[in-house]
Amino acid sequence: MKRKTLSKGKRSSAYTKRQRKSFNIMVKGSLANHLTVQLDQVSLNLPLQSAKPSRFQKLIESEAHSESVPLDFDHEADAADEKDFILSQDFFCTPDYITPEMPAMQNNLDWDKISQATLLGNRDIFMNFCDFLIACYYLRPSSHGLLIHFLLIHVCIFLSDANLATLSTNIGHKELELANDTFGTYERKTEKSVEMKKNQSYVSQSAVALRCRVMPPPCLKNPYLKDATEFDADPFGNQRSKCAGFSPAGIGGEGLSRYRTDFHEIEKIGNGNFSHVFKALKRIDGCMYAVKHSMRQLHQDTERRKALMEVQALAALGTHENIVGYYSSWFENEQLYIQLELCDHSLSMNKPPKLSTEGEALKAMHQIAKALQFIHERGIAHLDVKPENIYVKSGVYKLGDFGCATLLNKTLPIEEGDARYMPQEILNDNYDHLDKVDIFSLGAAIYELVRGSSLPESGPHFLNLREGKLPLLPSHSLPFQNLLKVLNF
Ligand SMILES: Nc1ncnc2c1ncn2[C@@H]1O[C@H](COP(=O)(O)OP(=O)(O)OP(=O)(O)O)[C@@H](O)[C@H]1O
Ligand SMILES: [Mg+2]
Repeated sequence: MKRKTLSKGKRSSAYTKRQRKSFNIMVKGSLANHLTVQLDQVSLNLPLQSAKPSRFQKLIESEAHSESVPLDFDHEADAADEKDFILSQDFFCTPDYITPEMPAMQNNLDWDKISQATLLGNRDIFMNFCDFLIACYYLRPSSHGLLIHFLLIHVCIFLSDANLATLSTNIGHKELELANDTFGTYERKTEKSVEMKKNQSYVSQSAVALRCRVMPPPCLKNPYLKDATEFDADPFGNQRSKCAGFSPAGIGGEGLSRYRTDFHEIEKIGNGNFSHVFKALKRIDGCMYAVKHSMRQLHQDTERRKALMEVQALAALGTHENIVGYYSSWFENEQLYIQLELCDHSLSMNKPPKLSTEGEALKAMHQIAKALQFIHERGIAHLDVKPENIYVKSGVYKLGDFGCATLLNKTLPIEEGDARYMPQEILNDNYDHLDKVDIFSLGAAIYELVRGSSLPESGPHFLNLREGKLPLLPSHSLPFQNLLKVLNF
């Protein structure tokens, strides 16, 4: 069903007679009576394409005659309406048996101004009207509740995206937030290009975003924190999983995108097995970041939780000069986005520069060893130390890609990294000394980088390395070679 957008001054479309009648039948009680009187004057911006009563209208009418009139839904129309309405519970993510604390009612509404505002599109007064509706919603006697829901859904249609951002903030926390319009013309262009598609849905992506803002996602326990608080005993889990889980499907994609809103993408800087990584300018602070997002959509809760382990490990660790900085993460379009410190490059074997001098190799080894000491002290093992995961920024070496990070005490699942850098014991499923695994991997990575040729994935050379039998490196000092041998125990 298409949504008509009327320009300012042309919002005078009124209800059909049938719609007015349903409202009059519907409204009961003093608050509602007051509203009825006003609704006779107020013309909301209802879509008028279909004279046929919608499922929602039928529902309202049936509510008015609830004792006697059975619901007689037209199944064809129902199917068409299915996507048109988000009914109360789903929309507000609030189970009926929970009565939220009633917000302070705003008594200073001037109804004449409201009707004028609705007709003429006066945003401020209209927003006050919305506040009033929200307050009514919280009162929630059932018939009023339905009325208010109905009105709120139309409020969503009435408002532009920018208004919705403000409205949703009003509903949730009554706090100020930058509206979408502050974000430059670039977004406007992209949003315009998807406007047509968005309009095909009666409940827009914005409405879904609004819905998810009303009830925030659950707080997850961070397993990498020693004294993690048990936040995830979530009494609203069932409701939230439907509408405001930590992966709200439908947000993002071609609709609202936190990535597009907050960042201006510069270029792609890398591909992993699971992720694309982009260099992106953060609009609000003007700094460059690496934004990594999963290649495919993570539909299952289990795969989302697994992907989240990387950010949970990074967040639990905090900052260290030799660990790639972590800033933020979020789900969008069922993909996990991670905002990271932007590094100059990684020590990938496939591209220069490698570690050209012994001094540089010692520096890299020392700095990554400091990173490993830091994470091991916090009970975490990296399990994927290799050249590709050692980054360089302004001459400083940093350990990155915590996708395999686990706990030293083996209380989390263990997924070993690249076999070329794994010691024999882990290949034999012996996970008793995961910290030593990281040290072995560091030695193997540095050895590979100074030698300048890739490590074998199997064969005699592979086995020799695991027994500490390193072929001589003629251009390097004996102490340095002995150090590498020690790392490869
Ligand atoms: N913080 C960063 N700064 C600069 N480039 C980065 C950064 N993070 C990742 N990259 C680039 O993106 C590539 C892929 O990143 P990453 O290894 O984290 O992806 P992945 O899919 O999680 O990992 P993998 O395939 O190694 O399991 C890296 O090899 C690197 O070139
Ligand atoms: Mg990697």
